[in-house]
Amino acid sequence: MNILKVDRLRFSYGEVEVLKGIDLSIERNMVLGIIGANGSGKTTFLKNISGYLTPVSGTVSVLGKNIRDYSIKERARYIGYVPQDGVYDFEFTCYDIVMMGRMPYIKRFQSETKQDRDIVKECMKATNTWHFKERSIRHLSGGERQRVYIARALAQRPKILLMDEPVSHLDIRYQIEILSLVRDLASEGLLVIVVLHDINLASEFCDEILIMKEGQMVACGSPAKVLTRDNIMSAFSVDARIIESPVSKKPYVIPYLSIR
Ligand SMILES: Nc1ncnc2c1ncn2[C@@H]1O[C@H](COP(=O)(O)OP(=O)(O)OP(=O)(O)O)[C@@H](O)[C@H]1O
Repeated sequence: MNILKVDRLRFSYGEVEVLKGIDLSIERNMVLGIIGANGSGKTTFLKNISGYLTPVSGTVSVLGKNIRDYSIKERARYIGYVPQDGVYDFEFTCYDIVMMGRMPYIKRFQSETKQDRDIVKECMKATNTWHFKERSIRHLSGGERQRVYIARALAQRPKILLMDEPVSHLDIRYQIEILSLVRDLASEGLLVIVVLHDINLASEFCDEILIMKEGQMVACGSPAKVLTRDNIMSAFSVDARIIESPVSKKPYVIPYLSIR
């Protein structure tokens, strides 16, 4: 059975069509990277998969059932979402933020159990945020906050984890640490869909890459298959040379810079 199936998905903000008929079937757990130019529709696509936005036409199915037929609580048990960094007005501690990830499992008028507390601790340790547990989310750097939000999504114990540019605020060590964690999660049985701006990080860490352009899919497949000069030109209007990374043997994209 497909873990995720997207069928002729179309979405518009008002009159402006942003997703123009996307098809995607995923049958195994993996890390799927989404790359594409600014405004190509990557975030909008993730929000349609999560059920936050409703398509104009077409469907998104998770484990054989239309996402719209799940209750909000059920959806949160299947899909975790790590948003782009935003503005935080509330004085929640990091521990409370991660505990929010357990809400889909806590019954009304009940408080969290030892199991919930154990899962929160485990997820905070995995993302190296446990030492922030008493700190306010507002008093963290963008990268530290991002790791707390990843911990919250993991605490949902989802089947699909959607991540929107999760490493854009992180220094290189944490980029590698978080993407390595993401790889481990995928091999332990999670489908991770991650929007990345860094094509070479996508090449390094993703099993497959989906390239978007103007609300459509340019290509989808292994990094070796889709990271071609033609596809990079088509999606980003940039010429590039593709070499093999001497370390990982994955494609390494070097954009041509016009040097004056
Ligand atoms: N809430 C909104 N209302 C109207 N238009 C929107 C809204 N959100 C996004 N858009 C528009 O939809 C298009 C796709 O936006 P989206 O954020 O999905 O692109 P993206 O590929 O994630 O971009 P980026 O790489 O810059 O994050 C853009 O033209 C954007 O201006």
